Amino acid sequence: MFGMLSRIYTAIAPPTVEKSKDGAIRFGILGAAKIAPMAIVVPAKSHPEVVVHAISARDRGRAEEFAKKHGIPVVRDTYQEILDDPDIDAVFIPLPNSLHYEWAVRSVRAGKHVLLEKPSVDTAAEAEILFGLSQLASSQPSPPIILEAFHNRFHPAVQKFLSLVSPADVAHVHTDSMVPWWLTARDNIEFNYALGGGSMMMLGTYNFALLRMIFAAEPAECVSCETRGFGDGVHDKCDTSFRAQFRFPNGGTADAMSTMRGSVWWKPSEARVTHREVVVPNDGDGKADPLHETVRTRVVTLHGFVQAIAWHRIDVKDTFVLRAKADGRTLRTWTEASSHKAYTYAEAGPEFADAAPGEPWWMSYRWQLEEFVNRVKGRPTQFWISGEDSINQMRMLDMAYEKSGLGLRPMSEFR
Ligand SMILES: NC(=O)C1=CN([C@@H]2O[C@H](COP(=O)(O)OP(=O)(O)OC[C@H]3O[C@@H](n4cnc5c(N)ncnc54)[C@H](OP(=O)(O)O)[C@@H]3O)[C@@H](O)[C@H]2O)C=CC1
Ligand SMILES: O=C1OC[C@@H](O)[C@H](O)[C@H]1O
Repeated sequence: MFGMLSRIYTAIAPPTVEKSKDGAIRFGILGAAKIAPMAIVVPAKSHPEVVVHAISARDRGRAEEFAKKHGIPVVRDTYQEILDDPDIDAVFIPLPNSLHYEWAVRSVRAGKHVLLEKPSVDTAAEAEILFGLSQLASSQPSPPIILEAFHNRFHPAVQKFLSLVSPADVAHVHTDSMVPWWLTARDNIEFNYALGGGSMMMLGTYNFALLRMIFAAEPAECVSCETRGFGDGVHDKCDTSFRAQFRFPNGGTADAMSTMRGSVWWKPSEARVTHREVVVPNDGDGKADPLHETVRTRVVTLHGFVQAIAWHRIDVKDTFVLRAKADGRTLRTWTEASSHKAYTYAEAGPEFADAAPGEPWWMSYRWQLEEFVNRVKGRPTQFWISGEDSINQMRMLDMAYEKSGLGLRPMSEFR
């Protein structure tokens, strides 16, 4: 318990490091959003190559207040002024989802690197345009870097979990995530259709991304999608919770459920992967055994796939059956169970030796920033989310919204 509290405390109030004199990337933030401190301001404190240089908000007073509280030296009157500022190298975009497209396109056109909040945009059609912008092409002299800020995908716990999964053999996956009701007011951007709201957009997108990584494939079909809303005649196109089922190309199935109006206590998100039976080498002396075979069914569960820093656990349960090849008779069954945690890549295991050393108190946002900076600096990255990945992610969201009957989120009119 003390370890957990100390880790969370240091994550929120990390040691501040000295900044690189000439090599630091100067960030501007578009909007004094609630997520901005956790996603960029705090992680930047412990990164020697990141400086949060400027902020703008629709209301200057709000931006000034934010700047004062977080020690940001420059306040601009508009988002565009941040893009026009030659002192800014990169922008963080924590705007409502419906504004991601416009401001990401404007930022890329202005030559800025972009850390773009999830979901990247409102629809797959927007994602195709954004990530296909000619300015991003690798043939350009120094194309800007753009990353959908799927922070949890950079955390060692998620990567460790994936290393225990065999995508081709996945038979079924269950995922759930929740936010307690007292964290989300009815008039928040989460439930505003015009602003790209909905529980699948805001929270379910984590479940969907994990499913895509677990199967290492795109879903073939959204089989069903049931949603719930306030039912007040105002927020009717926004889901407050959902349950969707998908079918993947290997024949495996998956369900995803989230609620943004959950019970009072936080329940860590959960992903439970059930594999098909696979033949494994026989137990014992390793000699070939013509008469028997051993099969294994593996269930891997990750508790805490959204916010692994707070707490997570990876459970592996292998059920083995030794049977006679001649008639399939079961001769023996046994199980082996283990639990793992990975707050750093060193803890995740030797297969992650090339990943950044990091610190156990690094939040997923800090792991994400590490790789973002590596990309901007032209250094190799261990983990990344390509534009194509973000497009496919939006296709999955579109698929589910269409199946639900709520329809796609609105397209931006910006061109
Ligand atoms: N990575 C994560 O863990 C999380 C990510 N998110 C994502 O971050 C983004 C922002 O979420 P969150 O911080 O919760 O939201 P907020 O409502 O706190 O912030 C949104 C910001 O958008 C600006 N804005 C511009 N136009 C509008 C408008 N028409 N209506 C409302 N706001 C407007 C506001 O900036 P201004 O200051 O200029 O008024 C506001 O600060 C979303 O894309 C969301 O999915 C959200 C929570 C967690
Ligand atoms: O990214 C997110 O994670 C946690 C939720 O509270 C939030 O609304 C969502 O956007």
